[in-house]
Amino acid sequence: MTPAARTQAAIELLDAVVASAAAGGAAADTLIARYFSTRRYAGSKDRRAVRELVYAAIRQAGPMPPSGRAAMLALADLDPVLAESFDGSAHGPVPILADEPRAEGGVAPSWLVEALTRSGLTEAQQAALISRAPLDVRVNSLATTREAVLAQWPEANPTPLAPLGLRLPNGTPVEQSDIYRAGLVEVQDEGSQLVGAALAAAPDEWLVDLCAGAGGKTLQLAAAMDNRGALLACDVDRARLQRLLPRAERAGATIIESRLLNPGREVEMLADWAGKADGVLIDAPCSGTGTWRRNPEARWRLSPDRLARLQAMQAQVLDIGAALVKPGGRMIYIVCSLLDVEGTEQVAAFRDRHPRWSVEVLPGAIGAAHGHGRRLDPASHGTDGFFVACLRAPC
Ligand SMILES: C[S@@+](CC[C@H](N)C(=O)[O-])C[C@H]1O[C@@H](n2cnc3c(N)ncnc32)[C@H](O)[C@@H]1O
Repeated sequence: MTPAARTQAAIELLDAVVASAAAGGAAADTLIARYFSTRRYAGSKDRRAVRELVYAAIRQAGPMPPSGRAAMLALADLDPVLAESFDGSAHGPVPILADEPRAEGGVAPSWLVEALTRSGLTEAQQAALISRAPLDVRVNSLATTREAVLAQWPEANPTPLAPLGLRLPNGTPVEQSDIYRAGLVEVQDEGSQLVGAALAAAPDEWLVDLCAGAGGKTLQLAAAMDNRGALLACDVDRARLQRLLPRAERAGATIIESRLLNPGREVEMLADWAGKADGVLIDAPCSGTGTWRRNPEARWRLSPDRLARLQAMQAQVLDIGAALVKPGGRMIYIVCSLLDVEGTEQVAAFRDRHPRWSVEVLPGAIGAAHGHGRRLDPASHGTDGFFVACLRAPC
């Protein structure tokens, strides 16, 4: 593909990304994969170059751009070589016209920037939310040690904060490696490893991962429990929960029971666990402001209404989880968001509803103290952004 054809492909893809974000459709990664599945003429260098252009344009546009072309024009304003590729050639975009609309820059739509600022994030911390994320894996301690994997994987380096983390060069095809196939590692951001460890899961405990999804943190808990005890993984999303089982098999995690919950009937479907769990992990559904590095177009998908719906779901899962915890047991509340309305304010509201519960101080290894918990952010810790808090049930 010529440089002009790559630019045109990026414009078409950006149009699809914008339409999909507006309609709540597929993510940019999926759209890019679909686009190239029908364009065999594009080689791996072309795909990589187009992908880079698409993501650079998404990062550059704070609010949702009016079109793919407007997004690419904003990028071309910063890059004269890219601007030259608007050359009107057969497969390229038409030349740039005077006064064509450009995508607006910035970190996010203004209402979100205001919410991030109210949540105590500096401009530098906000800007880092749309930087590029590293590629981290967690070593599966059921199968091996970090040292052993390091010896097999010369490109890997230990992550600075998480004791079982390894950082790999971006683009490393982890899932095609023998190390991954043998269940020695799982892809998991260093921050996710740190907040998952906040439950301090130990062998022979009874633990619940209430919002398990595809089980990223469930597998971490099973490893920390050394496959001893009981671990219940729940979710309301069948497709996500189904992905847990093959992952558990590959990792050799044998203590996991998965349970699909019907929304609205969670309490009755969990009646056999009521008041029995030593600990409950609530990795709540959230806006994902802390993971924009990986899904930068997610900031165009969020609206004040959607944020309000997520907050209601967070309060609901906290109350469902609380009913499972035994007297004196613990509950860890996690969101991959840096908005206080989803983090510390959610914990404060829980305390108002459950005044006999207390907030416990988490160990200093997890980010910085923030409100009722601790917070990790890309600028300060090099991880995805998370808020985590520990709640203790009355005895
Ligand atoms: C942040 S994701 C979980 C990610 C997962 N823990 C991991 O580490 O990969 C939040 C999950 O909460 C689930 N969820 C939403 N409402 C729920 C409910 N009422 N009960 C249980 N799970 C729920 C969503 O389906 C979603 O999979």
